[in-house]
Amino acid sequence: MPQIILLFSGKRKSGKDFLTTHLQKLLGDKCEVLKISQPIKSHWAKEKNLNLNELLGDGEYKEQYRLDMINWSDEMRLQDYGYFCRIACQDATEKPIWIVSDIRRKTDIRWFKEKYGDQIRTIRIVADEDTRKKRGFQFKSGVDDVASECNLDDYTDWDLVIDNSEGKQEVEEQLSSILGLLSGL
Ligand SMILES: Nc1ncnc2c1ncn2[C@@H]1O[C@H](COP(=O)(O)OP(=O)(O)OP(=O)(O)O)[C@@H](O)[C@H]1O
Repeated sequence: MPQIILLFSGKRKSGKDFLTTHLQKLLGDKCEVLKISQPIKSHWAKEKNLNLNELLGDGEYKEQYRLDMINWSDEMRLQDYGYFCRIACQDATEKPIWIVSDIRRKTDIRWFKEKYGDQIRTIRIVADEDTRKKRGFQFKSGVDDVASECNLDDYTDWDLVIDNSEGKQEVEEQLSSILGLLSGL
């Protein structure tokens, strides 16, 4: 059972993978990175004979399949909102800190709260649109205007908001604010 679970959310190309990878390097053996999208991508890779590592990476490959994966996973969530959260946690190893790098829905937060209560900390990564575009964002209808991208836009109860726009915070500063959420550990 982890002592603290950091739930990261942010829009496409806001820097979720970037920051959680840096954090993982800093925390080393004390942490485990979980991705809610992992079981979705595993299923998709098996079903369609695709390269799972490419699907999990931050390259262009996954973008070709994003829409289909969103639609399939939404159908699964309708039947059971915790379905993918549960699998991601089942597959995780015993570490004091879990980093969940891709929270996308209020129901994801709800599931973690119901299961782990006070152990969770929520972090929203934001970046302005120009920055996101420079980092590869291109608006896509059916992807950027649906729940998987927008459901947490009006959520305000974050423990920490990090501005990852170009020219704002240095990564060291961002990481130290995240470490502040781990005090008492
Ligand atoms: N602070 C930063 N400085 C420099 N490059 C950054 C920074 N943040 C993110 N990037 C780069 O921007 C790109 C997009 O970031 P990243 O893949 O982390 O976004 P994401 O939120 O995980 O996106 P997606 O939702 O598409 O998976 C990556 O190439 C990443 O290396």
